[in-house]
Amino acid sequence: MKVKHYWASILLLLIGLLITYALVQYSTTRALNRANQTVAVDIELYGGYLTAETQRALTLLNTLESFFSVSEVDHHTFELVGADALANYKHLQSLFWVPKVVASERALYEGVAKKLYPGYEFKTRNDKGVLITEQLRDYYYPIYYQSSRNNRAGLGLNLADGLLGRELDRIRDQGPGTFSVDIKPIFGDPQYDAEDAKNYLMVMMPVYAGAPTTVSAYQEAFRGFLIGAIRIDSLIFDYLNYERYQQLEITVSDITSPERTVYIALNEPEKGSRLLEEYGARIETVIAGGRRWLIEGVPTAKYLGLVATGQGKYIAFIGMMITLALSFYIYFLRARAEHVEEEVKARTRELSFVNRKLEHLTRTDALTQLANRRYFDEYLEKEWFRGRRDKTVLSLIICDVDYFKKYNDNYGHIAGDKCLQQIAIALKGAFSRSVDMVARYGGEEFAVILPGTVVDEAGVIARAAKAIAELQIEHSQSGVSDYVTMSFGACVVRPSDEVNVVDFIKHADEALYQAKSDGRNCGRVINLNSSDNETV
Ligand SMILES: Nc1nc2c(ncn2[C@@H]2O[C@H](COP(=O)(O)OP(=O)(O)OP(=O)(O)O)[C@@H](O)[C@H]2O)c(=O)[nH]1
Repeated sequence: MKVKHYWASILLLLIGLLITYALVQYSTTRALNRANQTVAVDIELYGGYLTAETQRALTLLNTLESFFSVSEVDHHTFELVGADALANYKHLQSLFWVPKVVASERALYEGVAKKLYPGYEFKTRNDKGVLITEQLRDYYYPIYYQSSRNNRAGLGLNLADGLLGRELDRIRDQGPGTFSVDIKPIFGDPQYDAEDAKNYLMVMMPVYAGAPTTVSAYQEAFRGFLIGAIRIDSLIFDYLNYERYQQLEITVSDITSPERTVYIALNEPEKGSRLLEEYGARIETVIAGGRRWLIEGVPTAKYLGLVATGQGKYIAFIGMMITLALSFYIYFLRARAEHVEEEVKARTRELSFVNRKLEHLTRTDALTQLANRRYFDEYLEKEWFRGRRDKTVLSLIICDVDYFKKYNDNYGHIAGDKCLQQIAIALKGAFSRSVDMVARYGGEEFAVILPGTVVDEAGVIARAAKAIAELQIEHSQSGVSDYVTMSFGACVVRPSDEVNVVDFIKHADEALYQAKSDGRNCGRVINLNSSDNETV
């Protein structure tokens, strides 16, 4: 794996992770907002439930009130009706019958009740809250009958005293259909029954005989109060039995009276749950009977888990998968491109090598490995123009093996080839400057281009002849030596507009012809710039 394959994939991976993170954040924020709304909706629904449930209690008491307005309220009937009401409405803790008893009737009422409840008498509460015998009063509102789930301690208690007595008088004087709802402990003895000490929703309803229409008629027809004690805890907690509500801290308070908030109930989630105040919601609801309740809900982290859709997790998972898949895909694409690139480079190298080889072949004479005639022509032209531009001298030597026909005839053509190869090596050695070019001019003829050199017989040509002589290639048929020799014809020129390259070659040829004519194994030079006699 090459590092350069990585960068695009890593970049994509980072961008992908960044986008996934942003989407998860967005989705989480949305989910939390939704959770906040869900808390609000749950609290709203809860308020609706409390209103409906208290309305049921009110309806029940209304029905009883209608019943007792047409029937005598005796002990037996009350017991039957009360038992039925308790069975039908589970939040009803007690049902009381409270008649109005004037002072003169007290003994009569107490006497009748004593037969049912031994020790019955009208009572009141002393400073310490203990029930004691009631003193003489103008009238009493005693608890006369009571149907209850388990507490009976309030029997005989006179409710006509104090604020409660005034409230009862008030609703009595308002006629049928009125009622009062308050939050109080049951009228029993708290020391007798702990249940009595709790707050109850007290619904107090006056009962009249018939349907009176004036205040005096109300007082005339008044039979007593029907009082229902509704269990607030059962009302409140019954509904909260769902998993989700158990993860809400719900506080219910009665705020009907601006100066007195009554904390009714607190639903606490299991211990150790973290409460998230920021997602809390609160509503005010008006329950039956006109009481205003404030309901506040604060969810736990678990609650948010229950209402969350888990969308964030899916987004994170899918985002990671897409990012990884794309990163790998890009990585493989890049790795493949890299591979193809390498392949192309290798092929290009191969091709340029072959091209160089081809070029070498097209410029090289196969037998001697010297430059061939074609390349010689190209190079000479180039050097000609360079010489003309730079005003430098240029020399050309054309040399030819002496009596080579005879050599061939005597030693054979293969030996002739070998001889030419040895001569090529010797000439290359004699003219080894990088700018010098030794070429095979044709057949047994060679040519040497010498830029910047003034060729002379005694110097340059003698050096070349010496190199050939040193080869000591036997040539018994030569007319000038026992060994192979060469004749040299050279031309020296300073290229200019007055002379051309063709004439330059022609002059070198003429010089060679001259050398041949002069007996071979020698060299002749035609210097077209006779003033030049040294290397330039
Ligand atoms: N072995 C061999 N011989 C070649 C080659 N090219 C040319 N020759 C021979 O070179 C000989 C040239 O002979 P001529 O042109 O008559 O000249 P010469 O015999 O060298 O006589 P002078 O040049 O007058 O000294 C011919 O016999 C060609 O066949 C080659 O590549 N190999």
